[in-house]
Amino acid sequence: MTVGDKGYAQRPEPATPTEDTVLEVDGLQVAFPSEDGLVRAVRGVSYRLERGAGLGIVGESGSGKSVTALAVMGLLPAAAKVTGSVRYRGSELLGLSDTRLSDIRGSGIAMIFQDPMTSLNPVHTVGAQIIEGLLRHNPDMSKRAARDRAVELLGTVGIPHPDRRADSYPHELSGGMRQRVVIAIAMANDPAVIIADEPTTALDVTVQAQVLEALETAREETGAALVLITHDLGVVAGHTDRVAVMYAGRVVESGTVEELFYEPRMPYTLGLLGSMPRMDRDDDRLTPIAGSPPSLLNLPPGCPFAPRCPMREDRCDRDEPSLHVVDAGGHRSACHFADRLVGMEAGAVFEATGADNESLARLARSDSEASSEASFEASSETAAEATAESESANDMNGSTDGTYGKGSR
Ligand SMILES: Nc1ncnc2c1ncn2[C@@H]1O[C@H](COP(=O)(O)OP(=O)(O)OP(=O)(O)O)[C@@H](O)[C@H]1O
Repeated sequence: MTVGDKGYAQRPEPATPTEDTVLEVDGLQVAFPSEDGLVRAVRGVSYRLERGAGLGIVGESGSGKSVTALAVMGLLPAAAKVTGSVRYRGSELLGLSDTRLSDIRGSGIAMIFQDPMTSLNPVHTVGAQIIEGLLRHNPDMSKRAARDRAVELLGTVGIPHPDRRADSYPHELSGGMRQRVVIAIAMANDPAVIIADEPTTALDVTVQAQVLEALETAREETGAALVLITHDLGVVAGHTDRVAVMYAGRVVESGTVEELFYEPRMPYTLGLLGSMPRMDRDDDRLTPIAGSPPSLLNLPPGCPFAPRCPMREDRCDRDEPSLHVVDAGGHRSACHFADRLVGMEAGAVFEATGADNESLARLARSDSEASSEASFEASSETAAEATAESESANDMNGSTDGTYGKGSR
């Protein structure tokens, strides 16, 4: 799959809500009290989704992706302190009763977790579980029609022999098939928004492709907006229109898929790009970002990425940059020096995240002497071999390899 396939990479976020806006998250903050103080897991996340739009939320482990999703769904533990605003079709969700929220979860907003068994009932057949969803939303539907539709939905998400599979229990299916059943159940509920939290992380690459295809089908057939949460930028390349990159509880860059891949304006995004497999380089070296994200307890002032950033200057240790618009299309970056990345060719950017860091180091020195050495260290590691379950031989075939290439633009 490549960036720009199916024309997805072209849809910027509208400046103001429209009649198609289904979800608005505004200044969302989540903190968890702990013995050592407040863990500030989400620090002011905002995004807006229109019907049918696809937003990828990307970041390393612990950056606040899941907590943001759980806050939207009203699924956080009672001790969590949640502020800001989450509006579904214009109505505020924060503070709603559990009953009302549960209604919205059942219909308006569907959530797909990494482990499909979180959502499936082990003692009912998968067909029965889809039928239940259908009848809940279509009380006048006959049982026969519901069964036919359930089988059709299983076929739509790529389950082979759907008529037979409808009578299977979840434990009789592979992990990839179970995840596709969860997607079929989400489709039966006809949601306006599907939030998928690392839906393919536990699956091998071929099976990942099948599940992503099924999600795409669900998005196309229901017109739902999709929030795809992943630590893997490659996954969002072919499956969303926009991307929000999260770091230390905040969005640090957002824009269309093309903007993020070809005109990144935040060194952290460059680091993520450098640490994924690419089709535009001859070797298969990956360049992991040196260091690790900061603790969310007592975050020091300044940019939380500064200790790992090759462009760090004194100012970065003092002021945390706001997420500001860096070009007319709504592309945003939370880097004081976002402008220094303007006009860099993708190749140069990628080089910058490569072995010697010369390009980024030069950028950092363009106004003054660099205050620290570049920290994207080289590595000769190759992409980890995907391991996991093996899908049944007659299962649907996928083709996404999770890489992207400049030539697709
Ligand atoms: N119930 C909780 N109580 C206290 N801290 C929590 C709780 N849930 C999450 N956190 C903390 O919030 C921060 C953000 O976690 P979150 O799960 O959103 O990260 P993530 O980006 O989704 O990472 P991953 O990909 O590993 O799931 C982490 O520091 C995590 O330890």
